[in-house]
Amino acid sequence: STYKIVMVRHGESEWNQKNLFCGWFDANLSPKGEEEAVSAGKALKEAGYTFDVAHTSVLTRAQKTLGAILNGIGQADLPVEKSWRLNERHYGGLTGLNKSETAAKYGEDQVQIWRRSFDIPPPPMEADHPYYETIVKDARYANGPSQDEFPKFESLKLTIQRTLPYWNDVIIPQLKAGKKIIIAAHGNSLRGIVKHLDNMSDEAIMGLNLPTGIPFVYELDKDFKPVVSMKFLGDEETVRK
Ligand SMILES: O=C1c2ccccc2C(=O)c2c1cc(NS(=O)(=O)c1ccccc1O)c(O)c2O
Repeated sequence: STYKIVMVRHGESEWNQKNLFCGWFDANLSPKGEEEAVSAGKALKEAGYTFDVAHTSVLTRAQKTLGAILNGIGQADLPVEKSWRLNERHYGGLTGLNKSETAAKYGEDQVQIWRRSFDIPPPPMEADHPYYETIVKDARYANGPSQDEFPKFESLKLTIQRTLPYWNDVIIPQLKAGKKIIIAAHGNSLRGIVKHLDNMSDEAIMGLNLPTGIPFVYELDKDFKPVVSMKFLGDEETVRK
């Protein structure tokens, strides 16, 4: 193939563990998530991968996953580019809620509507939200989005719409320049890239839940069309589950 690119969803976070909507809250990796990141590095080392540049979000859980991987393959000094465009979907006012709190506050029917929808957003994160200040005022957003573009919520559609410009304007030119790239990001931002590459329907991408901490490879032809889609790396046991 003309191009190869590796992508990986960050390991389990402390909020995933507690089944809380995390989104743009900067949760850390859980111990299990740390282990997943280390084994992702081992899998890439086993397969003999090295990179010229890495891309990740501005969120710690993805950055730490990437760090563990780069350490694992002996490339701790690799240049890393960080962007809010690779962030997880912003769950708005649901940020920090668990399953029962969400159902109690909005009702099971509304939860089922949200679960199944591509373009219906969650309620906005208003200024009185417990995590509003922590997130909106965080210095990690100094390079964007601007305060007036700062999302208060995102549907999956909106998430994909702000991730794809990064793929088209940053990743593609680097692939064209012959760079070997790894992207460590989040379930929904990676969904946006995968949906675009494999030209998947809205329903199909909503049915795709990428596993945490298992790297996957896309091999692309000269027109960036996949000749190999989502080839997972790792020992049989890990990949099989
Ligand atoms: O409520 C939502 C939801 C609301 C607004 C936008 C997107 C989603 C969404 O994507 C979603 C939801 C619930 C569940 N399952 S759950 O109802 O068991 C659930 C609720 C709350 C926290 C974690 C849980 O696992 C999912 O698996 C989802 O993918």
